[in-house]
Amino acid sequence: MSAATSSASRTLFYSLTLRRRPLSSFSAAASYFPSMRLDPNPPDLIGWVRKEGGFVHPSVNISRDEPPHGLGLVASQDIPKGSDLIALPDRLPLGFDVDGRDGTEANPVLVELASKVPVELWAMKLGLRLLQERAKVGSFWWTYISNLPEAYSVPIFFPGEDIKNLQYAPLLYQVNKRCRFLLEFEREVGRALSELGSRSHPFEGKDVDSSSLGWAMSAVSSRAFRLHGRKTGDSSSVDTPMMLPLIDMCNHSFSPNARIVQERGGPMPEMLVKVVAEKEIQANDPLFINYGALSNDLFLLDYGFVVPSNPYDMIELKYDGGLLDAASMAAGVTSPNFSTPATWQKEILSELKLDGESADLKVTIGGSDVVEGRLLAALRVLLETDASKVQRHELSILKSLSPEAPLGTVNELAAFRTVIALCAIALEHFPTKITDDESILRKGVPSSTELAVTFRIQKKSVIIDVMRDLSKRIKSLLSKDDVVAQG
Ligand SMILES: C[S@@+](CC[C@H](N)C(=O)[O-])C[C@H]1O[C@@H](n2cnc3c(N)ncnc32)[C@H](O)[C@@H]1O
Repeated sequence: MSAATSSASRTLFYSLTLRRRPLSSFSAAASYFPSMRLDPNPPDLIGWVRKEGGFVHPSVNISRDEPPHGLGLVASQDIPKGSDLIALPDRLPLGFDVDGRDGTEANPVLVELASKVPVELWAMKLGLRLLQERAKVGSFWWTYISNLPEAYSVPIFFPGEDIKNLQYAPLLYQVNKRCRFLLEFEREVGRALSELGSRSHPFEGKDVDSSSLGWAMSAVSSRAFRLHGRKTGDSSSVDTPMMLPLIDMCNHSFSPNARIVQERGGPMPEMLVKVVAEKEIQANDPLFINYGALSNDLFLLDYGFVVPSNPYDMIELKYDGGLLDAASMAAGVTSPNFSTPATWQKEILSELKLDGESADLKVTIGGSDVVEGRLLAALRVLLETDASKVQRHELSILKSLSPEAPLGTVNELAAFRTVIALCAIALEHFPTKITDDESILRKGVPSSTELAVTFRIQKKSVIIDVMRDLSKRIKSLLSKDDVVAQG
């Protein structure tokens, strides 16, 4: 097991801000003002939604909130639970497959470029469509697009120093991957545009560079929602990411007062996307929806913010027998054999995909599981010498953290103490302590540094919370009479 932070210092940092900024580029996170829009005086978005056949509750307004949330929606009067707050008919959401309002086919160059976007970077695909509409004079969606933020606080726009300031290798890897992709895709787009021939320019002759591609990808990753049931050409239906004008002004909370629903049928044969009040909403309450059970890695990468005390945040570690031995010995476990498992133990490790050809050595701590089931099962199994005792249990039981210790209290105590020692090692791999980070924040730093430092404080807090949780479990196990007997 090696702490995931260890390779941070060896990473080659890519950052879109390191590049010369061509004319068409967009502001980076270092100078990020969440309320600044593409058009400094954008047209009335609520009025446009109503004019185009959508519904906006008379007590819902756009609030010009200050950072960190940017703009949001707010209730001007009490709104009863169950009320429709916003409803968008089929024609208002912007998706990749939605062709122009004039019924034209999708631009073939755009389709070709979209086919080169890796599946996991799906936001870039819809981003191409957004850039197309952004470039189009008289676009149907112009009111919507001009109301979009002009910059995003996602780490691809951080200065290199703040990418490094994240101190967490799995995130650094993702940021680098996205930056590298955008730099390569800029060349791909350039090639496609230089070989247009008789085909029409998808961006109306305008230049597109890595920074405008990054703007579009971030606009989509931070604002698109997956809608189900949209019909494809062969009339089957798939989940499709769509940009939902006005609905995407709702900020996130894990205790939301509103939610998105989709409706079809009745007098409304077309698909309707709605936001409905999930609770009674009081006057001046902001409207919040839940973006999902996401870790802070995803909140930061896709949305450009970090949720403090996020119950879904986790730390990724690499399973490594040698380090587990060291952690276990540091925890006072005598002769652990994580690096030299017996044949029967290796078989179980293979089943857990922690050994063998199809091994996936990434394991997590934190989140609702506290310790990933595969890691917990591996520890329990490798700390037990009696194969028959282990084989009495289903793997699902060995993977689950419950008050019952499946292989006995002594085994459970050794497993928990090993995880706590691992946590201590993972904490040591961070170059700074939480107290150092807090004093950096107190000094007042640029917004990208603040985000990076807040992110790493939260990661360290996840580790500390796991240590606390397991210490409590150890206390509770020790308080049981049978430990004395076994001990
Ligand atoms: C779907 S948009 C919501 C509208 C956005 N605030 C705006 O100004 O247009 C998502 C973005 O809002 C901000 N945001 C949403 N919820 C937030 C939260 N709980 N904390 C901080 N920022 C939040 C982030 O910038 C995020 O990328």
